[in-house]
Amino acid sequence: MESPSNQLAQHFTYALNEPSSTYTYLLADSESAEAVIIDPVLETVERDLMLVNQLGLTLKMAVNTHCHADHITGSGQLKRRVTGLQSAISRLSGASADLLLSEGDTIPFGRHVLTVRETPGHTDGCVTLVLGDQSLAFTGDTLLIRGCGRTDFQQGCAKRLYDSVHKKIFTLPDQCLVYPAHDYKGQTVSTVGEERRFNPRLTKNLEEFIDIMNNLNLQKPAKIDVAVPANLVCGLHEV
Ligand SMILES: N[C@@H](CCC(=O)N[C@@H](CSS)C(=O)NCC(=O)O)C(=O)O
Repeated sequence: MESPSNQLAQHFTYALNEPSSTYTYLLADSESAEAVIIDPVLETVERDLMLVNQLGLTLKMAVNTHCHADHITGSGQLKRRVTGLQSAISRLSGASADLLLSEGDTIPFGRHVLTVRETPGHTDGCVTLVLGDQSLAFTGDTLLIRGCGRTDFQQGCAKRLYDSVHKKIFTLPDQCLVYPAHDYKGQTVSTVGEERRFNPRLTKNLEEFIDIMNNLNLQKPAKIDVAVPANLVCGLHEV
């Protein structure tokens, strides 16, 4: 008897969008071919649809882990192209979508399910999506590999992010794979156990963490002024 994650593995893939270093994930049930896409990017919708068609998948849901500030989501364009596709984002994001997600909600696809964990801090509406057997977690911008999302805009709060990671992600099994929404060094996957031990920010105490986050001195994302309004309607903005 295969474990749920083995049955899923045949159709689990991810791909990078170069300018924003965003990872988009495509998950599918190998039996029913029902699929979910996580954090699609407008510029890579054609690429994603080609893969969906090549694999013979039925794309049911486009889930955004939060209202991104650095790129426009592909969920609006996907809805225009795929009959029956629904968009989703957290209720706390303040964005509109077909499905507004809250803590504990589930997103089923075939025999599988993603469970929503609210993980605010980078933004108010950030969520982490955990596969039913807790073998995989899609952490959005909450937990990055050896890093985390910035907390200096969009209702960001270092203390909330610290609490989210420690209470909602570091409580997952050590071997749970961590798939972030971005990586700026080309790293693709980590584990909860690795990040709990080696994440240079989140291994610190709260006070030290807040100090690190207050001194990142990052530039504002280049596309923030167009991306946020578009993402507040999940990519169904006027073009
Ligand atoms: N230069 C990029 C934006 C880079 C950035 O700010 N990344 C965010 C996630 S996207 S809002 C972040 O949280 N980074 C954390 C870090 O430690 O780098 C652009 O112009 O788009």
